[in-house]
Amino acid sequence: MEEFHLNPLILTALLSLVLLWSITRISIKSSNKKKLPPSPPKLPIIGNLHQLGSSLPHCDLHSLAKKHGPLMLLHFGSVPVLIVSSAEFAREIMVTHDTTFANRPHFKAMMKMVYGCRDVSLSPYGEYWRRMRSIVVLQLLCNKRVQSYSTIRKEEAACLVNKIRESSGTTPVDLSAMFESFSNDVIGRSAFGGKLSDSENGKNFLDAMADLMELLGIINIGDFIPWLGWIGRVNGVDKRLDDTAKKIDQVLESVIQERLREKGVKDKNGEYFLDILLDIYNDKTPDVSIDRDSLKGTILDVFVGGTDTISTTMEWTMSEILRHPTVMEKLQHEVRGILKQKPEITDDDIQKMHYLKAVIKEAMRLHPPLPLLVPRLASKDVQVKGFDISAGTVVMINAWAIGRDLVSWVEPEKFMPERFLNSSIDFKGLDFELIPFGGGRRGCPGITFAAAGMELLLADLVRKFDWKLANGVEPKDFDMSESPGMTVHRAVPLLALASPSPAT
Ligand code: HEM
Repeated sequence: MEEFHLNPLILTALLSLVLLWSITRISIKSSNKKKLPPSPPKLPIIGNLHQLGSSLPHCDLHSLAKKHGPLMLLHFGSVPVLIVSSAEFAREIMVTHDTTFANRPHFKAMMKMVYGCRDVSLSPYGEYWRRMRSIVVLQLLCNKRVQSYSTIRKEEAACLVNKIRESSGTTPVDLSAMFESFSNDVIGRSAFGGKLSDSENGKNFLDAMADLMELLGIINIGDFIPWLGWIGRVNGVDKRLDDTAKKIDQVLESVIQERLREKGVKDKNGEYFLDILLDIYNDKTPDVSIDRDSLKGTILDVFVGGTDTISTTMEWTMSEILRHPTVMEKLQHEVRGILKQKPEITDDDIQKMHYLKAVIKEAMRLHPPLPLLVPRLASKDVQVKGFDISAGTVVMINAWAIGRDLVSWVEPEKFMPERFLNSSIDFKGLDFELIPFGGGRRGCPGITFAAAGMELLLADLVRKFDWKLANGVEPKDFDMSESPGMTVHRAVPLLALASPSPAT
């Protein structure tokens, strides 16, 4: 048989081709390989969930970010979760790639509680959300409307001051409980025109709201490891979700039906959130009207978004000034100097209180009520500063860590309202080192409403009373621990001694 001899030239050409093909394959492969953000090592099935062990996830994530950087990719079970811990990366999410990250993930508790996410805060980014958001921004929470509720704020602040007067002197007052009723009553009256604590129905609603806040703070394992979804049925969480959602719906339905009956007779003037929403619900114009679930979801948003957050901010602000007596003195000096003998505080007075505003900003820097804000979701694959992020990644922005970032703040652990006096930094969502209200197109629409109530109440409290920590506790020994949950309250109630100021 004739031997087969390959021409050396042809052999070299063939070998070169094979080599070129391999090199091209390798380079295509490596360009397909994604550049992911740094990740701590994870375990099979649970991913990084075991690293959130302390019950205060914002603290655990802050510690992890110190090791792995301000943009980290974690896995909660099978769900990729991007953790953002610097102002620079928060700006990337909320400005540079705002539309990509304008979606929200839909966890089981949210779907069950908030009418399948037909509200504003959880609805998917798109036309429906845009319509609902414009109702909230333009009709419920615009400046004019917020101003129109000033009597409610003043009356509720006066009511709290009276309660403190009754128990002041030697008996400590429970400011945590008082701030909770203040925010419930201001929101309740703005939403329905009456205090919820005055009726049986209202009290049921407040109880159910407390359950709802607790349930929203529980990590539901089935959201992250779908085949373990049955655990919710066994440990009773699913039943609690169903019962609470039913209770809230019953109250909202009965309030709506009563209002619809009254409206036929009295023709109310559309002053409160519910009346405004009912007018839109009754409007039969296509693309204007909203359905019943959207109406109820939006009312719920106002309560979930506005009650706990306002009372928590007040709790932390008073805690900080009680343990910093020089700040308290400086604040009282400013407020009393501006108000002198005036019987009432006006919006113009508040605008002159620069130190008061600085105190609230400083408290929100160190204690954002929602330390991880409200989660976002990547709608498509995107590159963030060279890192590849896949569609479907949940995004958590650690506002608590950002408020303590040495890159943005000098001596971040210190409570120093003075840092804001000659600074234009505000919490309106444009300065990413201070984002307790989030930012970008899904940023909080309730900032003006919240700030108006908190500023007025704080001014009233430091004007009318001199304050001390209860039970002889020294400022340096004062317990500032946090309790777990979606909104992070004080772990122990804030007790303080108030003595009426001789000047008022
Ligand atoms: C101290 C008080 C408050 C704090 C700290 C706060 C914080 C927040 C945060 C962090 C978000 C998510 C922002 C983002 O994703 O970038 C948010 C959204 C929202 N907040 Fe607030 N909030 C407060 C008061 C209020 C009030 C008083 C209302 C209504 C009366 C309200 C209604 C809403 C709504 C409807 C959204 C959803 C916006 C959307 O997804 O388009 N909030 N809030």
